[in-house]
Amino acid sequence: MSSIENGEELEFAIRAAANQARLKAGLRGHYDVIVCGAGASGSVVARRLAENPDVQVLLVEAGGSDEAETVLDPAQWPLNLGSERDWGFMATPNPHLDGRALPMSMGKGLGGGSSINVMVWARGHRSDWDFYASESGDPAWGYDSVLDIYRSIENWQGSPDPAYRGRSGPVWVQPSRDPSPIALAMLDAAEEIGIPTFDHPNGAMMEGPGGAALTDTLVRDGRRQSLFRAYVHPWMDRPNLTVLTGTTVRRVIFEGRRAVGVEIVHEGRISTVRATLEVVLSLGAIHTPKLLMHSGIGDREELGRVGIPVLQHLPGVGGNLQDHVAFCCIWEYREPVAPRNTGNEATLYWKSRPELEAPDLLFCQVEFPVPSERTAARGAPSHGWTMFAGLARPASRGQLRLTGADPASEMVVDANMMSAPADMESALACIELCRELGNARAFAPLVARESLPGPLAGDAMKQFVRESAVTYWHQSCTAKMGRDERSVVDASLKVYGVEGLRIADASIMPRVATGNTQAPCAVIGEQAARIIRRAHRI
Ligand SMILES: Cc1cc2nc3c(=O)[nH]c(=O)nc-3n(C[C@H](O)[C@H](O)[C@H](O)COP(=O)(O)OP(=O)(O)OC[C@H]3O[C@@H](n4cnc5c(N)ncnc54)[C@H](O)[C@@H]3O)c2cc1C
Repeated sequence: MSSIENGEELEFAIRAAANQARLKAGLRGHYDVIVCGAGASGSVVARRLAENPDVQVLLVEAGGSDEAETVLDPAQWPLNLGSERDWGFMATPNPHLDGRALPMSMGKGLGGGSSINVMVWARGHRSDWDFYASESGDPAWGYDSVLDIYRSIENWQGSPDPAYRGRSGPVWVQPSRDPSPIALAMLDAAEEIGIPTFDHPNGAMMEGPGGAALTDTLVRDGRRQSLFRAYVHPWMDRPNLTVLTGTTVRRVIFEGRRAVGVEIVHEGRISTVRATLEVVLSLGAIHTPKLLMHSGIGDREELGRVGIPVLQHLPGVGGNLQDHVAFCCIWEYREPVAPRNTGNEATLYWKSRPELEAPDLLFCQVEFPVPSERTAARGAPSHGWTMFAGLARPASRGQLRLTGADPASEMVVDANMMSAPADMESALACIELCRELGNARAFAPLVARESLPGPLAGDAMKQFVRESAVTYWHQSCTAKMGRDERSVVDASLKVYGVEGLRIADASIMPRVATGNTQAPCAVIGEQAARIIRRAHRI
């Protein structure tokens, strides 16, 4: 970066900090729209609404700033796990995983998940979006419409492909630069076993049976470009966008059936802020349903169990919890190969059975060993690479439950992974494909041996599945969009049965998207902002 750019950036940082300090000092009692949660989707909603200078937007975030090397240096992402930037959810012990309780990290702080994640940009499959359109009954959620949104939000840095990729949007997307030889070996291995490779993973590859490509990442000039950085950061000097960190939303306040504001904990005190137009929940797939329930919206029996008065019976709140489960297969290097960029530079999608309409397996290569706490004991190497071999279309569904009426109480996260028998069949196919890939000739110059799982058969491989399973951190679908009795929001993301309340985050996915989830969350944010602007002519 030139010294002029450096100087401009410094000047902007000073101006933005002064503006935000002034806005916080003069915190208003009401805003036009209150966006709760500055994560992947909330950042998009807040920025798009604040583009209208006449609209006063309050963006409330429980966590803190994203100014930290562990956030901004792409290689340091693993250091955020278990830190103060992680909500640190734990799933309940799972009998389908041999009693293991999995950590379920989610981002806490500006950018939410997009500030601690692995920076992969993956759009989802054509069939995901067409499914969302059919579930919601609105073609605006269909693939063709969403493709336009993706083109408009990307600032794509790879070879031009105007049918799929845009170049003038806020989200800087680049292919992995100067990738590790192990990532290139993965593409060669894919071709060797008959899986096609693509110039990039976010176009034709996600319209058919799948394929392999170098990963697209949200990294610019060697720094993480979270969705907060892409959308809100450049707007921090605007007088109509207040970004309030260290502030926890406790519940939505209603007058009758209309959401009129939120109750927050700010500087240790409980207070309320009113919204003249709308409240938007973007707290992620665990805290959005939690907040709904603490505000009286949820399953009548579940609320009654802990003594929360029911405002609106919606039995689907907190149900339908989905996530991608991954099984970590590991190969030992002949000679250590240092990870490059984000340490995850190649990706692959494929089908476990030829008759499927879309890929149901998702593979991300990680350039260091990542055993589970159980499989580490089986002998993971000190130098090696891992395939995060995962189920892109899991059949299992989890459930969130309340532990008390107090908004400060924690949720029970019953992730229930691998409970559906079909998932074990897919997992075995997934690991088989993973081993075929990892043991292909293309890896031979770099790899000494397969460390995990090795050639296990029958029950032994099923036990490996149970011991190696981890989350891909794609928690979603707990306040799904749709039209059945388990749906929580309609096609316009409005919560059923009340007014003035919408949800914009991973909770609304009717089914988890086929790939990594932050790009779909950006689209959900864009859709929400468009809908709100249209609804209020703002
Ligand atoms: C370790 C990790 C790695 C991942 N890797 C990838 C990847 O490489 N690519 C990818 O596409 N996806 C990845 N994901 C998933 C992706 O980041 C998430 O799907 C995405 O961030 C979800 O967006 P969201 O808007 O639903 O919620 P979030 O981004 O989680 O945002 C929710 C926000 O709300 C805030 N909040 C919650 N409760 C409250 C409250 N009561 N009051 C105020 N604020 C609150 C949170 O602090 C957070 O900032 C990863 C996630 C993790 C955790």
